[in-house]
Amino acid sequence: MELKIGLIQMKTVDSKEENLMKAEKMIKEAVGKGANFIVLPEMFNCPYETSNFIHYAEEERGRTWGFLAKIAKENNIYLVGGSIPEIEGDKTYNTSYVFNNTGAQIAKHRKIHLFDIDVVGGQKFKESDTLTSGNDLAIFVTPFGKMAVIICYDLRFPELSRLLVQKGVKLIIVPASFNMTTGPLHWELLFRARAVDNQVYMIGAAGARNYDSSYIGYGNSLIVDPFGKITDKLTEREEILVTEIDIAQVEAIRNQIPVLKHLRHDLYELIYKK
Ligand SMILES: NC(=O)CCC(=O)C(=O)O
Repeated sequence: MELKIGLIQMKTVDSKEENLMKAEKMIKEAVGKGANFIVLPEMFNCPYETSNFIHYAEEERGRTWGFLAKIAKENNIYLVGGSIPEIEGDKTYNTSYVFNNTGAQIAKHRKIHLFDIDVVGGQKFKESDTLTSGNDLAIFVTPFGKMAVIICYDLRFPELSRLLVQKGVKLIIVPASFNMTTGPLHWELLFRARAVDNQVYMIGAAGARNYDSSYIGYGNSLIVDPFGKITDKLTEREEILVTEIDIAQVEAIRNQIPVLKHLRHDLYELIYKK
């Protein structure tokens, strides 16, 4: 089966129901263009603001989870549900759920690295004010190949992507929301670096830029191939991207430049401690 990815670069507003309706409309548009694997952005049902997370948070199998499962089944698609605030007990997480085309959940990622930054004269944000970090890898198998999800700031940690690749992942999906301080300088650089380091496809699904929001997202959803080339990219506006991906390119590039075989495990090692 061919992998036809659809990225949904949507604008998030201060109404969960409106966000779900918008997501559904844009997903249907992507399905109409042949997408069979769709990715939503980080915090797609909730404006990206620390004080919102607790109010929008849901337990697993809640309103948004059910909505995503139903859409995946009805449209016969694989669906990476961006991320949403998830509550369990007294803790809230930034969580991505992944569904297969029967609507069954096949993976779940709780953002491992919380986005706490304070750039002089630029972006400040402190997810840890209201969120707790996750501790697990989210690897899943599809008819298209082995994939994984990480969330936004997780992209900055090369060890995490390398760990996923050591476990056989060929495509890393990143629901994200970079900002106007770091986005212009780091967004493409980080995606291309992870792709080249690991010879994997890197998929970034961002929210559309919203100048009315307290956190102004960078947009620019993109696809980077295992050679490090940006093959597809959106602007900052609300739009979708649908494109075919040839996952066999991963092996082709690895055979031509076999860096992963040239690792000196006798000198250094990356260890997963779980
Ligand atoms: N939502 C996030 O994790 C933002 C990450 C980001 O903008 C960065 O520069 O890193």
